[in-house]
Amino acid sequence: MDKIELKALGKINLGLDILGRRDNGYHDVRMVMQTVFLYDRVILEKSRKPGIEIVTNLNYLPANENNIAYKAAKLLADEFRIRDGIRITLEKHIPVAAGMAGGSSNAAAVLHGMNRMYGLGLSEEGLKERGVKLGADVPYCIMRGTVLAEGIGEILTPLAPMPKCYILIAKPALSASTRIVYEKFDRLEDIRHPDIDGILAGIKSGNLRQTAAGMGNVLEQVMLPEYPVLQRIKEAMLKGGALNAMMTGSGPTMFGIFEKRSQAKTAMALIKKQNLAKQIYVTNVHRVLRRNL
Ligand SMILES: C[C@](O)(CO)[C@H](O)COP(=O)(O)OP(=O)(O)OC[C@H]1O[C@@H](n2ccc(N)nc2=O)[C@H](O)[C@@H]1O
Ligand SMILES: Nc1ncnc2c1ncn2[C@@H]1O[C@H](COP(=O)(O)OP(=O)(O)OP(=O)(O)O)[C@@H](O)[C@H]1O
Repeated sequence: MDKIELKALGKINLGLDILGRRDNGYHDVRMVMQTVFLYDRVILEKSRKPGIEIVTNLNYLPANENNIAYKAAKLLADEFRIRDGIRITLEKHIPVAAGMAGGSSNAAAVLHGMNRMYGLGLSEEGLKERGVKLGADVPYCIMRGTVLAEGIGEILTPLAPMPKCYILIAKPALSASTRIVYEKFDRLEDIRHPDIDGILAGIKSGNLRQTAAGMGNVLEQVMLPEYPVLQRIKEAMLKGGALNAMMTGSGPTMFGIFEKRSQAKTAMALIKKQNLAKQIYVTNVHRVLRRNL
């Protein structure tokens, strides 16, 4: 096999709670993660040109060793002494620096793809062990679906698939550094913690309304007071009929959960009318049906 094409799916956090801070600056988290059908296309191909080459449609992304897709390929090429030239094409659609794990999902796709293209025989566990060296969200992006993530995000428990629904994704014209958002969180007082167990109960019973009612992200307490546009997007989503609306990850992307596509479209029109978002999409959850849960 000389060429392989993969879909690198983005994620939303249905829940994000922070339990504590480690000495190395990383935080212990408790998160409910969900992949959505908004994805980057990742193409891996063997090339005559030596080394790892990155080609991307976004001129502001690094096309060198700083790209996380490059780092993923290098990690496996070094370990398995792969000497071929490799070209990685990233057709980006997931908003960048947005809390949707765009980079992490690209890295996960490269690990999966190299494993297949070179017959490395790595198990999902083996891929995750390598993935966490690249970023805390990478093991989850390897696993995908509806998952409880603990530790720094790498201790993963698969959950029943989230009930079918429509997701409206809206990213305003600002970007957030994950590291800085976590640092600002450390300086907050009087933190209100979300009800992660409520989300888990909703997912277990296949109840969309209960799942949505439990949604909460502790990092909103950093971002919402700083950027009023986020609260305005949330209000527009709720007005359009969202069961709930929230920021994903470290932001600034907001998402809403809807029972009907028409409601998601109504909310999208409200957000567009007020010019609140730079990127906006209606999508679905990506359901991974796992046996024996
Ligand atoms: C915000 C989330 O996207 C929620 O899913 C993740 O927690 C972030 O995952 P990520 O972007 O893959 O994170 P990394 O690339 O490993 O780390 C970026 C920065 O985020 C902070 N970070 C990340 C994960 C974590 N559990 N605690 C942290 O404090 C650290 O300051 C780190 O330097
Ligand atoms: N393949 C890539 N795709 C997107 N960003 C990349 C990539 N490689 C490196 N980066 C850099 O990483 C930074 C974070 O991008 P990314 O889109 O992964 O953030 P994110 O959605 O906040 O991720 P997370 O939810 O995991 O925190 C960007 O500033 C970007 O320059």
